[in-house]
Amino acid sequence: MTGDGPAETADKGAGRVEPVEIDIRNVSLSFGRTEVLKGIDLKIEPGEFFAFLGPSGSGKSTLLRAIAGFGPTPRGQILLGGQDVVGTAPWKRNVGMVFQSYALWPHMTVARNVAFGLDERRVPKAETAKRVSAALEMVGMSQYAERYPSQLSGGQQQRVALARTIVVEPRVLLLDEPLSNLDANLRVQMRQDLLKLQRRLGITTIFVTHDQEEANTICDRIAVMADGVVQQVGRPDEVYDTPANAFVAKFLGTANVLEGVVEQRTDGNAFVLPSGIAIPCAGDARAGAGKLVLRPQSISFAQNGNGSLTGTVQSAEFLGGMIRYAVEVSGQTLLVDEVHNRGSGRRQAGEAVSLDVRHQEGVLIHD
Ligand SMILES: Nc1ncnc2c1ncn2[C@@H]1O[C@H](COP(=O)(O)OP(=O)(O)OP(=O)(O)O)[C@@H](O)[C@H]1O
Repeated sequence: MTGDGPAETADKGAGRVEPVEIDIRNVSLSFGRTEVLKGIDLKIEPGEFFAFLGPSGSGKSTLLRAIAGFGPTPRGQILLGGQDVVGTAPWKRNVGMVFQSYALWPHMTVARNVAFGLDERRVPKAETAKRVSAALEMVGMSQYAERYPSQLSGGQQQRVALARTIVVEPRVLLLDEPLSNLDANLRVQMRQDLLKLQRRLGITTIFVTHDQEEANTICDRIAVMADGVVQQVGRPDEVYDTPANAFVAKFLGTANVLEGVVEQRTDGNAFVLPSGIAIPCAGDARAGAGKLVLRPQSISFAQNGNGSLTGTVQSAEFLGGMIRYAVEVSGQTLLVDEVHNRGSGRRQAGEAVSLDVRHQEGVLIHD
């Protein structure tokens, strides 16, 4: 750990701001002829820690930058606290943005870097000193105030970048992959520190990431994006448990997406695989072609060979606490997780197996 983490003590200036709502209405944006944001509608609640989650090129950064006022002017409306900021210059929006690259001034000390925005706003010296010291305390960097950026680790530099952003008390905090330059252990530590800081400031925050674990662990809600379109919005567990489509199911964790047909039967609905094997399915499923999403942990090996599916082990992957098997079931490959116990043997490729499906955990989708 390279810093002391955000302080838990009383505020001395870089305090809570009145949280505002971010309301994105039908926002579209093109680079030349390529439309990279396609009619985005999103409402982010005051004080919420929200993530834009999606693969590279899905439009996350472009949307974040549009909120900050960078890049081409989008079509649609972006309301911050009820006020449409589209067309307003970035420096008049009062939003704070932290980038993947910390972009600190190399010739200035940490304290001068943090004071920079206040100097620009001609804040009196005594107040600047008080606010800089409060901001550095919040990110656990007080003792590094007189160092230069080159004398700090990546994690420490990122804390300074955060202090520099929050010191001007922005209305919203926009974080563009702020942890991606840090090593794995530090990322895990920093995300908890970031969460504490966000809660303490109470500031509406958007966090852009392609890392689902990062979004799931710290954000209240996530918007999963692909191809410039919001695919689904919800709490991380909600989106994981009830993905709206196959893309979301596969992007959040590992998923089996089976092709088949939903049939309405007298004893309830069934999802029928091409082989004719039927898996009961919950809910008011629409009849016709569909897909069934099953997580690998919703399938298990039947002990006495009388499970609802039979198949053949293709391969096994050791994941530490789990072994993930690929099992061929009537022409489709199913991933099945089994808890790994020390000393327990491993199923071999070619072995015939019988599977139980916790079908109530399956989710039917029609895309
Ligand atoms: N200045 C630009 N000029 C032209 N195309 C651009 C520009 N900036 C981004 N794009 C394109 O817009 C699309 C969305 O890019 P964006 O950076 O928003 O994606 P992202 O989801 O944030 O991806 P990443 O995680 O890689 O940053 C991509 O296809 C990208 O190539």
